[in-house]
Amino acid sequence: MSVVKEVSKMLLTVKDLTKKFNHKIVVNNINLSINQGDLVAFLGPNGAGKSTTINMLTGIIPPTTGIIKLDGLQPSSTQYHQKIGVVFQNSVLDNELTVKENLLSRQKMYRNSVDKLDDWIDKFALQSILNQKYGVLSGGQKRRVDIVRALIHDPELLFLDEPTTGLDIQTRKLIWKVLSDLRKETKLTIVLTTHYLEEAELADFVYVIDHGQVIAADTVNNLKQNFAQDVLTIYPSDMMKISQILSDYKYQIDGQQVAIFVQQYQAIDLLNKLKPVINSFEYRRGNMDDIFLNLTGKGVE
Ligand SMILES: Nc1ncnc2c1ncn2[C@@H]1O[C@H](COP(=O)(O)OP(=O)(O)OP(=O)(O)O)[C@@H](O)[C@H]1O
Repeated sequence: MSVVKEVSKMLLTVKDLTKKFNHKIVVNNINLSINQGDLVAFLGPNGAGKSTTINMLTGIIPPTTGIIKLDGLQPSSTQYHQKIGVVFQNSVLDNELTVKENLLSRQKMYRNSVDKLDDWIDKFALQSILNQKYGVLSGGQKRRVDIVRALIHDPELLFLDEPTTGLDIQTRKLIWKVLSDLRKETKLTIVLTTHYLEEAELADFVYVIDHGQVIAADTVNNLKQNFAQDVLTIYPSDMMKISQILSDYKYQIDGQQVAIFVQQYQAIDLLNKLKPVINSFEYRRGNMDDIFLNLTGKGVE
């Protein structure tokens, strides 16, 4: 029996997107193709142009040039806005209203919205703060309310602009657990900007952005393979014998240590061969930081 692989639908396409502020190019000719159901990360340092890109994709600011299409719709149309939810870096809720009042007033804006509010309140653990004014909440509490606000009309595509910056690890975990459950239950597509490498690692596809340009666009695995190799570092006791054993491997000698670019499982076999001629070793998996460093010569932060 042949297995038919489900082909993902293209949800959002962006062609030659550029934004200039007073002649300064902040987003420079960006192209994006985002499939339905994917989690896509924009990874880049401060000022790379991530928020400006999100602001254009959410229709908050117009592009200088370029085309944005979501299921054939443009950001100027009402239907486009029905299909998206946005969590901004800075909250847009009313500090003087309670959590409940804020969420109910948001819900009223969408006449056709499916009533899942109680479910969201439950999932994001908002029950105990429903009657508190939004303005007095902690950063983590506010963020959970912001996400529920963005989900209230059951969007197809959720934009998260640095959703967990400054939040504690428990809140980050809760948010990602709920969002990942949601992705499994529905075909929710998520586009997120982040500085956190471990968040970018959750993504199906990553756009690495620097100086307003996409400098790499690939899956996490491919990016790692190309720009963040796993490294076995050995400290040899007999350097002469090392080069014979390593004849089939890619390696670099740096003083008394040798860095060998080898994947985890091959490393086990190799270490067995090297055992008699080394004093010690370290093994380090390639990570998103290496990717950024190799692509730009600098770290993400
Ligand atoms: N309204 C504006 N007018 C002029 N310059 C702007 C405006 N908005 C953003 N910029 C500039 O555009 C550049 C990109 O900013 P943007 O906020 O998009 O970057 P970012 O990648 O989201 O950074 P961060 O991670 O710090 O949020 C910065 O140099 C910023 O100063």
